[in-house]
Amino acid sequence: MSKMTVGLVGWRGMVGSVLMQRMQEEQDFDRFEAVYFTTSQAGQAGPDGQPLQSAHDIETLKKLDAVITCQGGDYTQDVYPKLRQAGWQGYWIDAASTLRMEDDSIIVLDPVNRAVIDKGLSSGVKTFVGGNCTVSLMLMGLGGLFEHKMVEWLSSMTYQAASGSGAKHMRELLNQMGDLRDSVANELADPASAILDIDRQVAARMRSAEFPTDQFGVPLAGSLIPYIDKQLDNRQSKEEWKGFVETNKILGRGANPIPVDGLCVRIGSMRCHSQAFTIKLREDVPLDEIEGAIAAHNQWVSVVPNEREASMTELSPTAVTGTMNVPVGRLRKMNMGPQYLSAFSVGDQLLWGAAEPLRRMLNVLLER
Ligand SMILES: NC(=O)C1=CN([C@@H]2O[C@H](COP(=O)(O)OP(=O)(O)OC[C@H]3O[C@@H](n4cnc5c(N)ncnc54)[C@H](OP(=O)(O)O)[C@@H]3O)[C@@H](O)[C@H]2O)C=CC1
Ligand SMILES: N[C@@H](CC(=O)OP(=O)(O)O)C(=O)O
Repeated sequence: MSKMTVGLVGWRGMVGSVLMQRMQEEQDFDRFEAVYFTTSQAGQAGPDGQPLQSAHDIETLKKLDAVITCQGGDYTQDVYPKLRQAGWQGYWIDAASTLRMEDDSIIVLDPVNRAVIDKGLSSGVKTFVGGNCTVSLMLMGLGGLFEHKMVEWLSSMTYQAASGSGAKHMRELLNQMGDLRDSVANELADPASAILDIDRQVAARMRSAEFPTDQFGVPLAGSLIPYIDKQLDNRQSKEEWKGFVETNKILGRGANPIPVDGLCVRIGSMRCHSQAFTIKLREDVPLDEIEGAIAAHNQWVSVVPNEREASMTELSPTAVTGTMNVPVGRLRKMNMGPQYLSAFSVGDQLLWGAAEPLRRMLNVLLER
């Protein structure tokens, strides 16, 4: 059987680079013919030495069996309708949110919703979109609770990394950190200096017009940003809105959605999103059963004992960054009653939060 021809768009961006790295690690490139595209460097040599194709050239795109794009929502909005209108019947796999809530698309997270994906493929669905990073990471961590129908409702309070805003934002976070340190370097070097003087100078620096905030608009280092993405009419942020609609679409809940809500907050971590959950269980399930269900759901999730030392060392962005692991900890019944469960999870938002579900979706197609 001839190999599928797959167009790669957005492969040199931040998400695209993580995708490329994972595809190389898993030898995915042996299984299909890759064609590399660009929106800005057509004709230059691509990673395979061949000239890069224009990502806006519909005639070239039309020859592909599948497109996998990490180029962003503007690109999808521009090219996807033109390609479909031109009669293209291939598979479109996308990191951008643009098509996620369309009726003819599926949000892909196969360890959680492989059955939804398979049903969609059988019925002719051709558009597959990676979920919002916070949602995908929540479901990778707590998939076992949903699988066992334990969840009545869930509230997630997030601690989201700078990478969710993009590469320039990660740089700005580091520049802000360095700027603050530099602003009190002399005082820090002097053990006799007064900490409240240092604190006053740091606060003044953060509030000054010279502090680098071009990307975030406000300081993140030494602070936080309690709002992510656009403001909606109901006063939810768009990131918070995604929590409910995307979770239920991934789970295929249709007319019977599980309430999911919370506040999304940006903090100064690099590429790991963390989330603190309050979960109302449908029944008073014993904690060991809950832990068993979480741990058995997939090979990447693990339960961290709800102990100080283990939580500090195993349940942090520092421990998880750059790995596929999704640890879940701080599991305990809350004072509100035995049906109320707390949990905390951490995950790399560029891996399970962005690139990995796309890579795996391509493999689902390649295995058919
Ligand atoms: N950041 C995230 O956490 C997530 C992002 N996404 C989606 O993925 C999209 C892409 O995000 P992200 O990867 O962060 O975007 P990037 O800004 O890193 O890359 C996007 C594109 O910018 C172009 N580009 C221009 N200059 C450079 C350069 N110096 N180095 C690399 N690329 C360059 C490349 O296109 P070209 O080669 O054509 O010039 C590249 O594909 C987002 O818009 C979003 O829709 C989804 C989930 C999470
Ligand atoms: N909004 C996410 C990143 C992201 O790209 O999300 P989405 O794929 O839903 O647009 C964050 O800021 O952390």
